[in-house]
Amino acid sequence: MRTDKPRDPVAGPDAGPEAPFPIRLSGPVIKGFGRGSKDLGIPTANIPADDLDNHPDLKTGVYYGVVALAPIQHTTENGHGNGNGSAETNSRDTILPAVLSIGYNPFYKNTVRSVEIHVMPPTTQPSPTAASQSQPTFHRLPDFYGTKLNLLILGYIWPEFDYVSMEALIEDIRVDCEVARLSLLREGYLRYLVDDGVSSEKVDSDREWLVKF
Ligand SMILES: Cc1cc2nc3c(=O)[nH]c(=O)nc-3n(C[C@H](O)[C@H](O)[C@H](O)COP(=O)(O)O)c2cc1C
Ligand SMILES: Nc1ncnc2c1ncn2[C@@H]1O[C@H](COP(=O)(O)OP(=O)(O)O)[C@@H](O)[C@H]1O
Ligand SMILES: [Mg+2]
Repeated sequence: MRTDKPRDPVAGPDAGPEAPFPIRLSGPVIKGFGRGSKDLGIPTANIPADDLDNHPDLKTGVYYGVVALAPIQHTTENGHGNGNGSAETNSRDTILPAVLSIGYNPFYKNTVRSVEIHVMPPTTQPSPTAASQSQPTFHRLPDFYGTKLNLLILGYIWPEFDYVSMEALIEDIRVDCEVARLSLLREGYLRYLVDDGVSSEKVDSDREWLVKF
């Protein structure tokens, strides 16, 4: 059960991700238990937990990182629409900040492990989950079930807990979003979101992997 421990504003070393991070996970967005949006007002894109087999030491808990979604393909019918019938793509390949949980959702006592990612707005926009907002809300995009999602986990925040109420769970996830955002705003992490032109080959190759579908 969660105690009233004060929260650290950031998680992980200031200089940037340390081993075992960054960790690459990817998969199509699948259906979860249908609770994220409906019960909590916090949509989470669930992906299969299969890739976790490559990381047997990764503990359950709350993490932050960056994600990219495969571009939407609009194939026009009968060659009409865009003049040549080929697939059009949008520009959804931007890298976005994310906060995620890996585990069994102790509040709901799941028996299978899930990987659930809440995609946050770009760090250049005001945070909808900031405590200063009179009515904090969680970021919502049009549904993207079935879309391939690439995730780079950059740091660990803390464990998953059971909670005395749903309100307490929601409030901690709100703070998780703020911890993730502030953690990612540090130079050693921001370079995964924005090309700073001076990063290492390793950071460049992780960014390239993120937007390759
Ligand atoms: C950042 C974050 C932190 C979470 N922390 C917890 C937690 O501590 N305990 C818990 O039971 N569930 C936690 N969850 C999971 C929520 O309970 C979960 O998103 C919800 O059950 C929705 O599941 P669904 O996608 O299967 O509908 C967390 C989710 C996120 C995105
Ligand atoms: N900000 C967001 N982060 C993650 N998923 C989002 C977001 N906005 C919309 N979605 C969509 O909401 C879907 C539903 O999430 P959720 O309510 O957790 O249902 P499920 O239990 O099926 O995962 C996600 O799969 C995704 O298509
Ligand atoms: Mg979900």
